[in-house]
Amino acid sequence: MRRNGIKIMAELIDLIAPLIHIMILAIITGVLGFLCAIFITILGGYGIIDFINSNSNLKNIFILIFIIAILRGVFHYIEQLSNHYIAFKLLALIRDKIFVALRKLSPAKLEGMDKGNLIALITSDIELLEVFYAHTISPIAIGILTSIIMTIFIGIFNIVLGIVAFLGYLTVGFFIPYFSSKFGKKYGMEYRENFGKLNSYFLDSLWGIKEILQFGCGEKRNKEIENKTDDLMNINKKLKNYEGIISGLTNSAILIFTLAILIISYLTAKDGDFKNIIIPVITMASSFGPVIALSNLSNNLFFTLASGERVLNLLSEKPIVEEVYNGKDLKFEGAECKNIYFDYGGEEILKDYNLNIETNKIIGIKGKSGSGKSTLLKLLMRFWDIKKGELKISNADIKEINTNSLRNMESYATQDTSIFKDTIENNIKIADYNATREEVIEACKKASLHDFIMTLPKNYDTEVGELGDTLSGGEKQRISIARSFLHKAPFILLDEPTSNLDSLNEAVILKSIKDNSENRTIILVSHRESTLNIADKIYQMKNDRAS
Ligand SMILES: Nc1ncnc2c1ncn2[C@@H]1O[C@H](COP(=O)(O)OP(=O)(O)OP(=O)(O)O)[C@@H](O)[C@H]1O
Repeated sequence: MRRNGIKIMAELIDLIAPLIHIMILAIITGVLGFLCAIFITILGGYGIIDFINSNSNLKNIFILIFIIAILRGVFHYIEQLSNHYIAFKLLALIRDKIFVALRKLSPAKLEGMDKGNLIALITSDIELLEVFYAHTISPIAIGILTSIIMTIFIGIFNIVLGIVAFLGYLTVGFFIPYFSSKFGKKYGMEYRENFGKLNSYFLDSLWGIKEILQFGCGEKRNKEIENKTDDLMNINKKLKNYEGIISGLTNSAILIFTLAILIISYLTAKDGDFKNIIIPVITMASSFGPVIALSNLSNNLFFTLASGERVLNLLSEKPIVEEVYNGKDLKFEGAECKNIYFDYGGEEILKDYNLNIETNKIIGIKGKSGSGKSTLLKLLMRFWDIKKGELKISNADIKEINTNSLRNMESYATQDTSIFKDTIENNIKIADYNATREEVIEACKKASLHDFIMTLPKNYDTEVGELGDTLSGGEKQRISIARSFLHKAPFILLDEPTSNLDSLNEAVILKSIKDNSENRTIILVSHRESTLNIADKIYQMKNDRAS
């Protein structure tokens, strides 16, 4: 969904509500800080006039400037502190929201999502929002308030000067950034998206480095990375071009308006009073600071708004499968698929499919590759919802069962297990965080994993590399099976649990599965006859689609 800049800002500002009091403090101290900076120059002007007129106020003016200079520092410090406090608190909150959103979207919506882009979003996009919260919102309020105060101050000398000053602030702080951001936003979004794509491609290349080396396509991928970097550079060039134009326009506007004040005050100063000429000019020239901050802000705003939009888009993404909180908590008493239809958005995978899953049985499922065996397990886990028909667990529609209750009664081991960068013990304990070391060991013995773990340098406390890089396919698979044993769920879904195992390990695991099948219902998806041998019943996938 595309939003305009104002809508993005409004949605991002909405998140500040709990920290509004700190935002007000940041704005007040920001305005006071700028007023101090402006009045130091104005007092300097009064000092010069005083000097020319040989008055004796110079000492008092210097003392005042000194006090204001110190106050300027204090106010600026409080403003920055408050803004950054807000920014970092909100970034933590947004990260939290993103992880909640990702959890809700997974696994169905994340299956096809570009992971590199997602990583760019979680890391750099959220980080860029710091600019928005710490350096965008309060500067806007500070710019508006300071400009109003200075318009009144200049207006006291002469109403026409006040109007000209106001138009000057409006031009530099609003018109120029507003119109330029309209052009730049498109490139901002393009930059963020291309940045995400480059991340993706890089990540993909890292993950597939073995294949790239084996098939000698390193050169080609290098070229592609170069092309993507060039694309990014070209967009950046366009953005920098805009920045240059905005900066030039801003500086010209400041000079034109200051010159206008000089001419008008010269023409209108009563009795040619030097003070009425010099002070408005000094005030005008020294008071553009807050609005220049707004103008500079529009340069970063291209990126910030684009990042904000990407973050908001993810937060508002609707999950394919809604979690159930106010449904039924049930004990597992069998499952049934009745005239089920399912597709992933294209070709039909399951068509009028029926299966009765009796309790305390091992049910084998076989069928051609791509016939929908894994899909059936995903539907039973409610990772996806069926399109038509009835999918019942314990005689209740699966959509009426609380997601937590469903996850507790099911244990699912897939062909490609995720291994976390943690100890072997903690990797297995994700199935049950409260399990004791003894229970973990017992599960590992059943999964034919214990002997292997005992050969590792720190046994169960050995760290496994990122994505389980340091483990073989068979070892990862046995970790997945150990998790299933530890989970102690009554309904176990095993998707090709032995595909990476040698016949010795396969035999040990199958025996463990059989020995532990009492009071459990197990669905065993496999191509291997030797694995399916332990099943009480074997079903052939009805719609034998060949992939
Ligand atoms: N997330 C997805 N989005 C789109 N299509 C998908 C998705 N997951 C699987 N498919 C497609 O659905 C079909 C069935 O896949 P599934 O993994 O269920 O088959 P399978 O019988 O388990 O195959 P195999 O024995 O090779 O593991 C395949 O054609 C696959 O490409």
